[in-house]
Amino acid sequence: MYKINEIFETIQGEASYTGTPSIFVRLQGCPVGCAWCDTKQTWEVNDTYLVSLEQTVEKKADSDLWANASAQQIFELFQQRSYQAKHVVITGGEPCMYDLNPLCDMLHEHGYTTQIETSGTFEILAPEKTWVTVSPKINMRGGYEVLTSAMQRANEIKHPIAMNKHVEELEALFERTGTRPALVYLQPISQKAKATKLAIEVCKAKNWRLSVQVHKYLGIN
Ligand SMILES: C[S@@+](CC[C@H](N)C(=O)[O-])C[C@H]1O[C@@H](n2cnc3c(N)ncnc32)[C@H](O)[C@@H]1O
Ligand SMILES: Nc1nc2[nH]cc(C(=O)O)c2c(=O)[nH]1
Ligand code: SF4
Ligand SMILES: [Mg+2]
Repeated sequence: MYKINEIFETIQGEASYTGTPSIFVRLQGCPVGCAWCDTKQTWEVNDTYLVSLEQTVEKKADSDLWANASAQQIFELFQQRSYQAKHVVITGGEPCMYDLNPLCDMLHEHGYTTQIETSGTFEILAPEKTWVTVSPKINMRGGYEVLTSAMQRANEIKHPIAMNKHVEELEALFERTGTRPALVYLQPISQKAKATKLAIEVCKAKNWRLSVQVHKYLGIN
């Protein structure tokens, strides 16, 4: 069973798949605690907020209501909702708290491509063909070995930044883990003008890429 915070269809707004029609499956629970996290409603798994699956999909506003669902029930929901997108983004919360193999395998069998958004603080349990976006949470829980294997597995790195310190931390992480990912995205934290300016400058200097959370500029989910 997966704990579902919400399921909705939209346009992927971040990194390589930006612009791709996507079904988002947002899982409940994250112990990492990033101060600037934009999905704090997913942090706690509180039994008093357990509801039916129908009540968690297509929420009008962020909430910490969640529901249990199997891989099969998630797929059936896609059909009930007549979703057209063929790309599924599994995010959270921290999706790698769950074994994502059953969900991704089932989606692949039905012709979907899959992507996971993870902090690299838990072992990644997903098929080889799943696109893995690692947004490494430096100095957070999980430990060095887990983070190193996440960095090695990553198809792209997406790093939220607001200060030069965040860029230095990312460079230090590449050194420490012996990884040099080909696709590195800097994502300005909360669309702040200063953070965006910094990200643009650093991307130019290092030949990295900019990811600007397009959905937030558009006012969509
Ligand atoms: C909400 S997280 C969920 C997945 C996973 N826990 C993770 O951190 O990758 C999805 C993405 O949003 C990024 N993010 C969260 N809050 C943000 C903010 N205020 N500004 C920019 N990016 C943010 C995260 O770093 C991550 O890349
Ligand atoms: N449109 C859209 N794109 C996204 N890319 C990553 C998201 C996330 O919250 O993980 C996200 C999201 O919440 N909405
Ligand atoms: S790891 Fe992801 S979901 Fe968890 S607090 Fe950090 S940004 Fe938010
Ligand atoms: Mg988001």
